Amino acid sequence: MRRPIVLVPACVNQIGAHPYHTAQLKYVAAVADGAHCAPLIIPALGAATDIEALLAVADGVMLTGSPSNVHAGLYGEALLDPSLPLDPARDATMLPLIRAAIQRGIPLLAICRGFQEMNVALGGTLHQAVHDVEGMADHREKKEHTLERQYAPAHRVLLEPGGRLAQILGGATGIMVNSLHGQGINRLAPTLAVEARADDGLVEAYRVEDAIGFTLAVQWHPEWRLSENPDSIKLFSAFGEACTEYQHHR
Ligand SMILES: N[C@@H](CCC(=O)NCCCC(=O)O)C(=O)O
Repeated sequence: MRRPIVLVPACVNQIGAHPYHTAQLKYVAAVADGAHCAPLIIPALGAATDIEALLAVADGVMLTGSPSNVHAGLYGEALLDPSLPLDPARDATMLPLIRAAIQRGIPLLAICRGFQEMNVALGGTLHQAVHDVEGMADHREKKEHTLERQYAPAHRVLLEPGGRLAQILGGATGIMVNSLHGQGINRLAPTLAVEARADDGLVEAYRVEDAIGFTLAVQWHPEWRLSENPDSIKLFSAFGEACTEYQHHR
């Protein structure tokens, strides 16, 4: 039996004189080693994407983090800081693909930017600068720190009792997570249910309520040093099992 195929979005990044489609190694490796699936990187072709062709081979979708932000125009706001990176090609590719994947019941795991873009795809909005919102903590990493420190556990999240995530994590009530984001959920999309919150109230994890398939989105980075974190291993294993299940019953 072949491994389940998991789509992983590419970002558009300028390298030297040319734009490239890129996917960060740690996400691709987490699909292979944590979920035991076959990662398939999909280009950010925007409106030229053949969503049906991609979903016809997909047993899962994993939405990655990225330094780029979802364009605020997609949730009806003006850009507060136009100097921050954007990726309109990824937005145009992934927002429709997310909606189509959920409709088909294809298992979906979303991380950081992916968590934010899924909320926008389903009608939610974002805080463009969480740290500037009254009462909210600063969820950004310190750029001057080593990567090791940037991705180290930074704050606690409290899990929704009886939720999908709490269940995957063996009934845990709270876990420590890393934190590397300037944006965050403002208004949660109507079809989403909160799975975890930070102490300042920011939504840190959600699922699609009444989804046919597995859906889980987290604001933190479980793909970082996956094999050293028992919570991340459980999360990726649960996603991989859902992809295997989908593959068997597709
Ligand atoms: N740009 C958004 C999303 C943040 C995000 O995904 N950061 C991860 C970047 C590096 C990585 O992939 O590990 C925001 O700032 O909120």
